[in-house]
Amino acid sequence: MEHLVQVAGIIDADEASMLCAEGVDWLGFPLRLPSGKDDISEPDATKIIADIPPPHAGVLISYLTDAEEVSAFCAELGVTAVQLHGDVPADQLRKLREIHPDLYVLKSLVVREDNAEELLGLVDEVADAVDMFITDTYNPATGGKGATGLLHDWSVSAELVRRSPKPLMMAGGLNPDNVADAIAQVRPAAVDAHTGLEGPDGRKDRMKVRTFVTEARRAFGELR
Ligand SMILES: O=C(O)c1ccccc1N[C@@H]1O[C@H](COP(=O)(O)O)[C@@H](O)[C@H]1O
Repeated sequence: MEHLVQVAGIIDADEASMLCAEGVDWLGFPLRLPSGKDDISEPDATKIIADIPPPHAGVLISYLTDAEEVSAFCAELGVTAVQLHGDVPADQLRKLREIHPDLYVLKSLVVREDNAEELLGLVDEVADAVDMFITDTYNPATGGKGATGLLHDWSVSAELVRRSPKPLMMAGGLNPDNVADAIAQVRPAAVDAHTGLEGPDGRKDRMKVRTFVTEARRAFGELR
């Protein structure tokens, strides 16, 4: 899985078709968020996911930590990939692999001011049980771990890319203006954005998405 572009926070079917038409590979659906305020209902997400034309694909984004629950929810939604954004114990990641071996698992690495060593340790500990890692940025003001719109220290992401035997998707504050620099500096296998692609109405802005995809593809193409 190399050089993928993901966009997270799908709101409805129109947004999903626009993202596919603009060349986004994976569409992220954050569901069962701890806030209880999902942007889309589970039945609506299930229908949209069923209608996504391959090779585009829907990805569940979740804070669930129990392997059985993750597996059952993915089956219910009809997704073949899940982004686990919470503190999932290593034994649950291994169990998920056992009970749902064909599920593609992305594990988040949420970058804070001072946790680079901890994240490098996590990569060593669970790389065998996941298919890809995804960086994100912690917001110390709100405690937010996802869709914070904040950048983090890219030297940490670059170190994680070098350390990980599995591909790494880069996320956290990416937008059309910085995605090419991020790819050149960090050399990730994939990129992902949410808030940096929204317009003032909170929906994905088609021109921002188009520029993001174009810039990402150009920068991936320039990696030697
Ligand atoms: O997209 C969301 O709403 C979301 C909710 C909860 C956890 C993760 C979420 N998405 C992830 O947020 C980052 C990127 O966000 P941004 O570009 O900084 O706004 C990425 O990992 C999304 O997959």
